[in-house]
Amino acid sequence: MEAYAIKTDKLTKKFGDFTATDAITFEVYKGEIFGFLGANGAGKTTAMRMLCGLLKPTSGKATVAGYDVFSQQEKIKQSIGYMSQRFSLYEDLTVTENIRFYGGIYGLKRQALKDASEALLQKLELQQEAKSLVSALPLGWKQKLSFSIAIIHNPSIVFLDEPTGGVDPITRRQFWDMIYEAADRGVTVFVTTHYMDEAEYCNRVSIMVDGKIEALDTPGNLKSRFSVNSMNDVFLKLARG
Ligand SMILES: Nc1ncnc2c1ncn2[C@@H]1O[C@H](COP(=O)(O)OP(=O)(O)OP(=O)(O)O)[C@@H](O)[C@H]1O
Repeated sequence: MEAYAIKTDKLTKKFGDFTATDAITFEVYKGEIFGFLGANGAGKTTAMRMLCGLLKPTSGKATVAGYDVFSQQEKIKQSIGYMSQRFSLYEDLTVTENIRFYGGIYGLKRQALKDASEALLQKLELQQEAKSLVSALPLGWKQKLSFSIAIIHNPSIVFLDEPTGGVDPITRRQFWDMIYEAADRGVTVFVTTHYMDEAEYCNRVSIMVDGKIEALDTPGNLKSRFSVNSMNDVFLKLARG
């Protein structure tokens, strides 16, 4: 059986003459928490959109959940969950309505959706808020809800694009407990973040600079390679030259 959830070979995206993602080659193991780091504009979102089947690459190769990013984009979309930076819950719908809406889009049938919805509310202890508008929830709760919805259809891979922006460290830590739980169940987690404490929580991280992957290893190995004590210092050495 294929050991990789994601495999790329010189994957490239050009916008006109500008190369946003420049021949990136890497693999992500099944069940791994893989951190995808880089400064603003390094090309992370572009790469992630190609891997999610949302943007056609210019050249190179990649498979996600065993499906080809050029020819099997619909299959990829059915196999993954995706949580964007501005997680796309509808503020003017209730918690339950959001769960039903996205569960429906992800293809859950009526009973499966009802069961998944109840389980989700119970797990997040949001039963009291089931009929509240999402706009009334604190940011941290919205993020947890958004993540739970992104995996409601049991995808094999979930893509998280800066999922914890703007919340306090305790809420971020709770969010990461949810990520670990998903990974323990075998879900592969592909996550971009600007928080270097979160990079330490990943099994392996890659660091992108100007469209290229400049380093890829475990946080421990990267720190020893650069003779520094934190991922923050690794990042500064690489991303800031
Ligand atoms: N549709 C587009 N047309 C032209 N240039 C684009 C397009 N999308 C992205 N870019 C450019 O590609 C580069 C990489 O952008 P991308 O959004 O992938 O970076 P990023 O690493 O995700 O940054 P951030 O951390 O700010 O989200 C940037 O210079 C951006 O301006």
